[in-house]
Amino acid sequence: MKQQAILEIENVCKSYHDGDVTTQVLKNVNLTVYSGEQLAIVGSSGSGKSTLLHIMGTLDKPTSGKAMLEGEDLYQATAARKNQIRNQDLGFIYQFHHLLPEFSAVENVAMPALIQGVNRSHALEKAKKLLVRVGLSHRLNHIPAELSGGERQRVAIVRALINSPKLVLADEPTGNLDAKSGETIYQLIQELAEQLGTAFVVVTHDNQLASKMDRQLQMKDGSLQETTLQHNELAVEGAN
Ligand SMILES: Nc1ncnc2c1ncn2[C@@H]1O[C@H](COP(=O)(O)OP(=O)(O)OP(=O)(O)O)[C@@H](O)[C@H]1O
Repeated sequence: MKQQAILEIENVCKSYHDGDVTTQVLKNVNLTVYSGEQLAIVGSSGSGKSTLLHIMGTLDKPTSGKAMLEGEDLYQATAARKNQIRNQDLGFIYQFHHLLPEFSAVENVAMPALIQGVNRSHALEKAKKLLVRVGLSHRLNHIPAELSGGERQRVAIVRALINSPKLVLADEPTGNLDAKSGETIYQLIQELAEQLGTAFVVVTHDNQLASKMDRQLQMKDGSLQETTLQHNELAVEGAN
């Protein structure tokens, strides 16, 4: 089967300026992510992994270079179009969950579908199914303050999946999870990648998770390098 490119990153550079000091975080990064592909990005703390993920998700602008989603240049898009892309085509899982504090778990998960105009009962039903899938059937109506860190993380993960995005960008998705919950999340990733062709780019220090992805890339000196590192070697990078 011919692989379809979902995301193309071309010669992306990113520098930060602080007075006279310029820090070049990304140096000519090139990457193509294909439909249904699971990609892990590893690398030491401060190497630029989150910066790249933000550029992929239209949340930060490259200093130069291009990011294209299914051929559409993300940085030529209007603000309205970027909002639409973020809600419809991309799913975000952050290190800090960014759940809405006054809404229940099921309402938080349903929110991106409601924003997209899905009928309320339909959206809530879909949200409920996803929460059950990650072992939260007993927490549907709890607000984030009543959930543990790991439970909040699972809510945030399935919220990113409700609109069946083409690409999910995840920053440390299993950071707060025990091994069993981490495995459930991995299985969900696997299932969606296979069934819906959802692509996943996962920034992680979790060597278990990284080694299960289709491809592992290492961020080093501002560039991405294919790596064949296995469990133990990745663990060195995971010392963060
Ligand atoms: N807004 C900013 N202004 C200046 N420097 C920044 C800014 N954002 C990030 N940086 C710097 O860019 C570098 C890369 O940061 P980034 O968050 O992408 O690293 P990371 O690989 O995701 O790290 P970690 O694994 O610790 O999350 C760091 O040195 C950081 O201090």
